[in-house]
Amino acid sequence: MADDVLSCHDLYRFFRAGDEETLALRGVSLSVARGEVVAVVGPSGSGKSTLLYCLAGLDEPDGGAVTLGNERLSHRPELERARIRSRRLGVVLQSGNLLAHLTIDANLRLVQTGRERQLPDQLLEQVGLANRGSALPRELSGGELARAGLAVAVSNDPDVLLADEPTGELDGQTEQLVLDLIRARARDGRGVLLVTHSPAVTRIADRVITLSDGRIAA
Ligand SMILES: Nc1ncnc2c1ncn2[C@@H]1O[C@H](COP(=O)(O)OP(=O)(O)OP(=O)(O)O)[C@@H](O)[C@H]1O
Repeated sequence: MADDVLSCHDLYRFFRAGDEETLALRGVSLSVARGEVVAVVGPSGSGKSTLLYCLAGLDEPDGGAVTLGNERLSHRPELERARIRSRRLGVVLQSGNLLAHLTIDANLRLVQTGRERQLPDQLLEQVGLANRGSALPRELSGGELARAGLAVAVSNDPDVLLADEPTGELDGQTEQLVLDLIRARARDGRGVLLVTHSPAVTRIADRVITLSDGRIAA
């Protein structure tokens, strides 16, 4: 559809480890429209992270295609994918998206290549981390790190926000702050796709997609 900011068609992803072959994605098609929050849920091992990595251009599907707006992301050299990602995508991974030797402010400035820049101070205030810009990632708690990661992911005002368990380590109040920020992205006409096990996160979604054994469950 014209209003889709992110879509994928018939995604397949195989992994081979020794004699063992895993079909992690078996023909997944989905789309996220402007203004929409989509949550992807499913049991452990159902393919959620594999899907997120393919949608983010951090992994290449073995079959099918990923499209961002009118631009194909998949089946391109890694450098081109990185360029498209920096323009159009914000990604929050469980493994973190901050460089360890840079302060939070420097991490924010590093990724700010877009025209619609927000000041690091404003971004940090939105995620409840005012005055922590001069801290190094190792000086933040797990919950603070998750919020700093979100600030970095949205700092370029991307069309699409992709997040793996965005509220994984947060207490109730901070979780609400993060969920409000995520909803606000959609209200501003961006698209959001979240991978989660949390009922609090699925409650803010407009649509919930369940993965089962690499497929979208009916
Ligand atoms: N790099 C890899 N090499 C081999 N197998 C992999 C690799 N990455 C994922 N897999 C396998 O692909 C399947 C899907 O894994 P994935 O991490 O996408 O599941 P998930 O739904 O995100 O699980 P969880 O909720 O536990 O994070 C699993 O069987 C997993 O073991």
